[in-house]
Amino acid sequence: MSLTRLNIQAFRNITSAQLLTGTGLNLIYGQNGSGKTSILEAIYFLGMGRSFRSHLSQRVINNEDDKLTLFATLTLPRGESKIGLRRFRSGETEVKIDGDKVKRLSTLAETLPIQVITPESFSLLFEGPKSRRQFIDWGAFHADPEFYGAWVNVRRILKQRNQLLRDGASYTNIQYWDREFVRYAERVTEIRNLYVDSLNELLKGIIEEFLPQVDVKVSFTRGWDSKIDFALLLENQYPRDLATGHTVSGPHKADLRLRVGNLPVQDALSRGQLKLLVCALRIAQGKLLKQQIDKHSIYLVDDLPSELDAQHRQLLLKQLADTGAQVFVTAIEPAAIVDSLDKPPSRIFQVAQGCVTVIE
Ligand SMILES: Nc1ncnc2c1ncn2[C@@H]1O[C@H](COP(=O)(O)OP(=O)(O)OP(=O)(O)O)[C@@H](O)[C@H]1O
Repeated sequence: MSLTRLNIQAFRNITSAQLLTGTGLNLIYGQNGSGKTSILEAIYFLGMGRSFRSHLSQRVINNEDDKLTLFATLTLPRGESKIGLRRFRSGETEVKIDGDKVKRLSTLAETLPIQVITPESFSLLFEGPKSRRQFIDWGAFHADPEFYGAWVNVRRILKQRNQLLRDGASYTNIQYWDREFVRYAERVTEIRNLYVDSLNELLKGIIEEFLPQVDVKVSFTRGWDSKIDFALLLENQYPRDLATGHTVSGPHKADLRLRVGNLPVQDALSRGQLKLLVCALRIAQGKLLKQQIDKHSIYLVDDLPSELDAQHRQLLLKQLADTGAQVFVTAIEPAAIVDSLDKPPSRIFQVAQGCVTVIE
């Protein structure tokens, strides 16, 4: 799958642009503040209905406009597909796939699986478990069609359960919700666990190439002690949950543990090595998606050269090319990318003050 045409209107500093994109590597270069990241962000917005930079979607609408419009033509194995998204300053979003209105944004994500690698990608390893959970759930969502429904139910019941705890409900009242909660929590956990197992198999080879001297171990923790029956645990933990006003253990506390020996990776690796590890994780996800559901991801790599030496830049670009996926890479100087490639990029775009020009 690849994006063949992208139209951007009133997105950040890009008032209007049309990009005829290549199937392989698309290089986007320009000065600081020119609008390179905004192009990646626009593709992400089209696939996810939100930004990877700001949780406030209104901020991406051009300051002079009251709505943004994104439109793309995709080439899929079954033929061409057209995706359109319009976001209004009022907060309303309209999405169309092949002319039909789409209500759920998850339909967009299914159509356009996107992987992002930015200088902020370290957050996957450093921040709390939320971003690592999102990483697992991206894969679980695409790998198993049951995942999304089970996950939505876990969130819904957890919200109700926590409200009951804050209201001081008796365990008898809570137990009614727990039966369903346990069922969906176990399903979500089972899919997540299977997903991390499959990912680990692919990840080993990629990590060996990126970080040959380092023995990184990646494991899944479900959010409660796996030796204890979850229903029983919820019952036993009721007094503690009641005291804190929320459910202390469960799938909402799941995590991905990344270690070198006994140390968390952030204490054992350099910044460049951490960046390579994040890239390895993302590349493994893309490769696994292709294996599992025969779908390519689209890779958005912002400021690829930063913090990587020439040899690792080359290795990363080779690994990205090996995925067979369409890749969008930004850099300030085009040579930083072109010099690290075996063959020229499929397309090169220059961005200056929000205007996009195709160079090759
Ligand atoms: N809503 C908006 N309306 C108009 N301009 C905006 C809006 N939001 C951000 N900008 C501007 O858009 C410009 C493009 O930013 P962007 O982050 O895409 O640049 P970049 O080329 O990736 O820069 P860098 O190399 O520094 O990362 C910035 O100058 C920013 O001030």
